[in-house]
Amino acid sequence: MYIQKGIIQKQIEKNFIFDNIDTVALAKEFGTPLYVISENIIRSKCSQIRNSFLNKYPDTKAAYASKAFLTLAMCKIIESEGLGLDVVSGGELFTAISANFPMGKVMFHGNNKSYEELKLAVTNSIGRIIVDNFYELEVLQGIAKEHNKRVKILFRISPGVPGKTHKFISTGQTDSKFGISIEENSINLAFKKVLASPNLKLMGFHFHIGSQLFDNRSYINAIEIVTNLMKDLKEKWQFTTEELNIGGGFGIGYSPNEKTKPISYYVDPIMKNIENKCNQLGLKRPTIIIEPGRWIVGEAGITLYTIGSIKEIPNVRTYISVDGGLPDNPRPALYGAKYSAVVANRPYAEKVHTATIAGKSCESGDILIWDLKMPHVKSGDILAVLNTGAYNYSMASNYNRLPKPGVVLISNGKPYVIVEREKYEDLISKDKIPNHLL
Ligand SMILES: Cc1ncc(COP(=O)(O)O)c(C=O)c1O
Ligand SMILES: N[C@@H](CCCC[NH3+])C(=O)O
Repeated sequence: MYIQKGIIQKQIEKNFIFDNIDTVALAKEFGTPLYVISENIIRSKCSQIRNSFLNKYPDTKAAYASKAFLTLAMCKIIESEGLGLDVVSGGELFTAISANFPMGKVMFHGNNKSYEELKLAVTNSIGRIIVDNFYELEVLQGIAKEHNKRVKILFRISPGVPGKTHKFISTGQTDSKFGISIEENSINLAFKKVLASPNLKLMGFHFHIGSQLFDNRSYINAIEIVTNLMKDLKEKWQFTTEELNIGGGFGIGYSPNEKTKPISYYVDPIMKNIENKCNQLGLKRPTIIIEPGRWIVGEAGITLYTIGSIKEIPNVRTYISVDGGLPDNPRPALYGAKYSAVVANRPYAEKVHTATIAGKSCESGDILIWDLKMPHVKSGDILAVLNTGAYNYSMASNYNRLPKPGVVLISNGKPYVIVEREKYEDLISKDKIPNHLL
């Protein structure tokens, strides 16, 4: 989401308007830092998934990868849009259960699910468990037996296809902690084990190549490999793959020169290749599942900050510090992620210099944006960092004992608090002082 001069010029002459709301008024009413999420943008993304994927191709499913951004309200939006939910922890699962999300539409991922997490999933009759490894297979069989259930599972496999993305968010390569290796011995062992697990029903496979992918080639390479595997397994074990989950990872534009691609850019060639390969190999085309996170929610969010100190080092750099930073958005520090921003109380002021937006935590690496073209700003101005909807709130920490910002959902032009801002009291609410220190 980028502001363009000319569009709704009248409204935006003064302040930056996000989803029909004056962001400066939001900052005043709810304080900063503040996550702002547009229900409208999330719903429009879900509708694009319906139109360009679910309604276009029969026998397909889509689940939202909730690790990108999850709250009770988000569960309700996703449920009403008809999508499923992908969770990766007991905490995400508990959120879905608490929101009464239809459990049959929940898929559980993770490379080291605990006994308790798996039990929570089994006793709540979760739709699918994506089994990542042999240890999990054994634990899950035990739990399913204990509860007298037959649990539907997919095997997560690592297809040996690296994602063209930051090293930390590439997952499809052979050297990965995720998934069962695709080499023959591992797959054979997995089949032997699952066939000896009467309480588990293998439905098919899952792979996830990586996140923030702009190239559809890696999906196609993985499909080539996985359909060949499906053929081998059909011959060797008479196994029919009913479901193939090709993960998420569809990229979004974070800066004006990086455009978000439509969902069709990914799913059209993916579907074409799967259909062709299945025809070629004499296989039934399985149900195809996608699970995007960032693509649904990334552009739906902005973060509002108040500018505080401004430090000019002549001939070196100007640091403009804001009242949040690494604890509410660790992505620039973790992945070198690049964001863009706008001065919300003067969005069209002429950009006259270059400055660096620094966070307030006690780390030199806490820089939200390096070398941003800026108008002159003063302390008290409001800065809106754009496209922060994915992996910001969900990755936030209390580093330096900074309370986490609240989340405001914009719905039909009105703001609703969906997560309250933390207070100092929240920070010490779990602390205990042993008697000898009192
Ligand atoms: C298994 C799995 N599915 C889906 C996703 C969602 O990724 P993204 O938000 O890039 O769509 C991830 C995260 O990378 C993942 O690990
Ligand atoms: N947390 C990552 C993406 C998710 C990776 C999960 N496999 C990011 O902020 O880009």
